[in-house]
Amino acid sequence: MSKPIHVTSEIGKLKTVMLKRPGYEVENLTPEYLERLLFDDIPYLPIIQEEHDYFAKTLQDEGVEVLYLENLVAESLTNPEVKDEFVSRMLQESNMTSPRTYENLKEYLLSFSNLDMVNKIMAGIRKNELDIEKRKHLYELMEDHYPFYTDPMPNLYFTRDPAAAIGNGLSINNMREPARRRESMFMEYVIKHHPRFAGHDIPVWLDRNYNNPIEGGDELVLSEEVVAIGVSARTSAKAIEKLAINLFKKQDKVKKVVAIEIPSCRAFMHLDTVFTMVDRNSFTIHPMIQGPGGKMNIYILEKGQDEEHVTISYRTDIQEALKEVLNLTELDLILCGNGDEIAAAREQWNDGSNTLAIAPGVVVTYDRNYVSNQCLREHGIKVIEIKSSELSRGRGGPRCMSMPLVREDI
Ligand SMILES: NC(=O)NCCC[C@H](N)C(=O)O
Repeated sequence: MSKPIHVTSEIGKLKTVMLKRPGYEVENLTPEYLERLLFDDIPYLPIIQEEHDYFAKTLQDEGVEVLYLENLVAESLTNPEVKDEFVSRMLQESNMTSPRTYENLKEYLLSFSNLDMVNKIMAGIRKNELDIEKRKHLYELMEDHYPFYTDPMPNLYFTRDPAAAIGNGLSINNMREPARRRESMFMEYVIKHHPRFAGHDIPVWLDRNYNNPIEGGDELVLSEEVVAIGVSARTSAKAIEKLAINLFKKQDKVKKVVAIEIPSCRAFMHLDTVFTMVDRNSFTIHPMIQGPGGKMNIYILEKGQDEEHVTISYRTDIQEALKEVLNLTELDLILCGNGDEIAAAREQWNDGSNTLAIAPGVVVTYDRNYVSNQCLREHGIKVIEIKSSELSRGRGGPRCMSMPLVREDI
C-alpha cells in the first residue's frame, strides 16, 4: 500500500498537494486588525478565489492531485465524539473560557453540517451571529468594541506553514504568531481521523505541543538525507535542534539538518521567502540574506554520540555548504530580481524567490515577478506563471500556498 505522505525532496515530481481555497475568513479582515492577522491589505474575495482556482487548475493540468484542507477536515469528523472533541478544543484554543459562551458557541457550531462548521470555524464567529438573548456577558453585547468571538484565520491558504512533510511523516508545528496557532490543529485531526491517512500510523517528528516555534515555510527537504531549516522570525534554533534529534532517532534516512540563519524581519519571515530549490543543483536566493562578502551563519547538525545530542559544525558560504551536503560539484544560485537592488527588493516583497517546484527544473511562480521569472528562464528553468494580484496581499507565494503530500523520488 503506498504511503499517504511521501516527500524526499523539494523538486521530485509533485503527485499530491494540499491547498486551502481562500474563504470568508478573508471577508473578516478589517484595517484595524490587519497587522495582528498578518496581512498588509484586504484581498477582494471573488478575485482571490479566482486566482486560487487558477493556481489549483494549473497544478491539476500538470497531473497533480489537489486536495483541499477544508474538505479533509470535514471528512475527518464523521464520528460524533471526534467532532465534539474537535469543537471543544478549537473553542478552548480560541480562548472561549466563559462556560456560558463556550456552551452557546459549541451548540451553534454543532448545528452546522461538517463542512459548513469547518468553514465557519475558519472564517471566525462574529458576536452578532448569536441570538441577543444568549449574550449575557458585557463583552458579548459590545459588538463595536471587538466584533468576534473567535478570530478569523485568513492565513490558512498558506498551507505550507502549519505542518511539513518530511519523508513519510510530518512536523505538526507550534506556530510563532498567535494569529496562526490554531491552524496546525486541523492537520492533527486529518492524519488521525481521515480515511486516507488514519491507520497508516503516520510518524509525527515534532508535534504542536513542543514549546518552541517552528513553521513549514522554514522547512525545506533538500534530499532524502538532508533537510534545510531557516532560523528566522518564525522558527527557533531550539525547535530545529529538537526536530533534528527526533529525525536522527526515529527516521534512519535523514543524516543532516542544515540550519540557515536569515534576518528576522517581516519581508523575510520564512526561509522559503528568500530561498527555494528549483532543480537538482539550482536554487533561487534573495541577495539581501547574504552579509558582507556573501557570508551567512550556517550550521550543519548531525547525529551525536548519543540519541539525545547532535554534533554541530559551522559554515559561512551557502554555495559551498549546499555543494558539500548534496554531494554536488556545481551549484547555481539564481538571484531574485536578477540581482538588481530595486527589482530584487520589489519582487521579493511579492515572493519572487518563493517558487513551487512541480518537477526538477519546473516551477510555478507569480506572474508579477517578471524580472525574476525571466532570470529563472535564462538559467534553464521552466517557469509556469499564475495570477497574483490578490493572492500576494497575504505575503506568501506558490510554495507558501501549497503543502506537498506526495512527490516522486528523484
Ligand atoms: N511560507 C510562507 O512564507 N508563508 C507565508 C505566510 C504569510 C502569512 N501572512 C504570515 O505572515 O504568516
